[in-house]
Amino acid sequence: MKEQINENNYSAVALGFFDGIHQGHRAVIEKMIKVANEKSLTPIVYTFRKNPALLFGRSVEIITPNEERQIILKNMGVSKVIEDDFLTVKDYSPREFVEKILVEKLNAKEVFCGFNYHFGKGGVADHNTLKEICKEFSINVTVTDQVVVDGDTVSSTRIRKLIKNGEMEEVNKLLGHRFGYTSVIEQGNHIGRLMDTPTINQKLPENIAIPKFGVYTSIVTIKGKQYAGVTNVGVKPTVGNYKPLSETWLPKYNGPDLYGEVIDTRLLCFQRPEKKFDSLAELEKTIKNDGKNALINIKKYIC
Ligand SMILES: Cc1cc2nc3c(=O)[nH]c(=O)nc-3n(C[C@H](O)[C@H](O)[C@H](O)COP(=O)(O)O)c2cc1C
Ligand SMILES: Nc1ncnc2c1ncn2[C@@H]1O[C@H](COP(=O)(O)OP(=O)(O)O)[C@@H](O)[C@H]1O
Repeated sequence: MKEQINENNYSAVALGFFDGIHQGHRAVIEKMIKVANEKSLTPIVYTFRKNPALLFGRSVEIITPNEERQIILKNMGVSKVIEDDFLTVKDYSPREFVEKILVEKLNAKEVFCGFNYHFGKGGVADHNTLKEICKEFSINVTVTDQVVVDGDTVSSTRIRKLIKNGEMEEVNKLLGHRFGYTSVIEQGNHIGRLMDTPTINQKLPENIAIPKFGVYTSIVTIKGKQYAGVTNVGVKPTVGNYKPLSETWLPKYNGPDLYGEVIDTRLLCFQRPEKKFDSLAELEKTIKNDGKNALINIKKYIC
């Protein structure tokens, strides 16, 4: 039986992997939502669970884990985010993709993609072919031009490089929202509280693009409340070798322990590289100073 996801209504569909939901992605998706609202169509994003590039032997780190991608898209006004398995469409010809996915599965009337969208087996077809085939099914295709910021096209690849360089202000500018992660607070070695700087330990999401190791001014949301934070992303060489993790001290928090809470950490700007200290006393002094700097920096980001 054919799968039909949107049988009671026609849809407007944005096509792409949309890692990061950066400004370029937003331009495509916002157009889609506007037209969907004007024409009473269901606004749908059709995407994949895993980045198709992975199947072509490239290791691609993630900017936005799927759960966060879902939340951002829903908040933008998308009704359905379809995360298909790329393997199901990988070998479709361009015509099969249009027929099986856009027509039969999604009941599309309006389709939206970016200037560099490719589809069909081996990525043979571009937006011109998409327009031609869709025309036969009375589907209108809108192609969005590249969005340029600071002289270059905004792309997930550019943003991943900036994350690796710790250039968080530029990352957040190109994203149009703040880079970060939501995860549960885990137990560490309990050294933090001995130094009077207890730290929230969070695993980084699997496969995420890991920011340059070092200290960042951050905003942390715990049970709906925001706190100024100072976050070290790295392997804390002073106390031992670990998998990269995120550790945040909240200089203004002195409530109960937060182990087990799921919290959200957003990185705002880079303060200094991570380093190995000769003593815990030196580390403590530096972390306290990092906290002071973070409280000064944060004034730029909150009104
Ligand atoms: C703001 C901040 C800066 C940090 N900078 C470093 C650093 O430069 N080098 C390092 O080895 N560890 C650094 N750390 C990690 C500390 O080593 C770690 O928080 C401490 O060992 C306590 O960890 P635990 O209580 O989770 O075991 C930093 C932590 C924070 C919160
Ligand atoms: N101001 C604060 N900033 C960060 N965590 C705090 C703060 N006050 C209390 N905590 C709590 O202390 C815990 C961290 O203490 P710490 O000694 O660093 O232990 P761990 O090694 O398990 O991270 C955090 O999980 C959190 O629940």
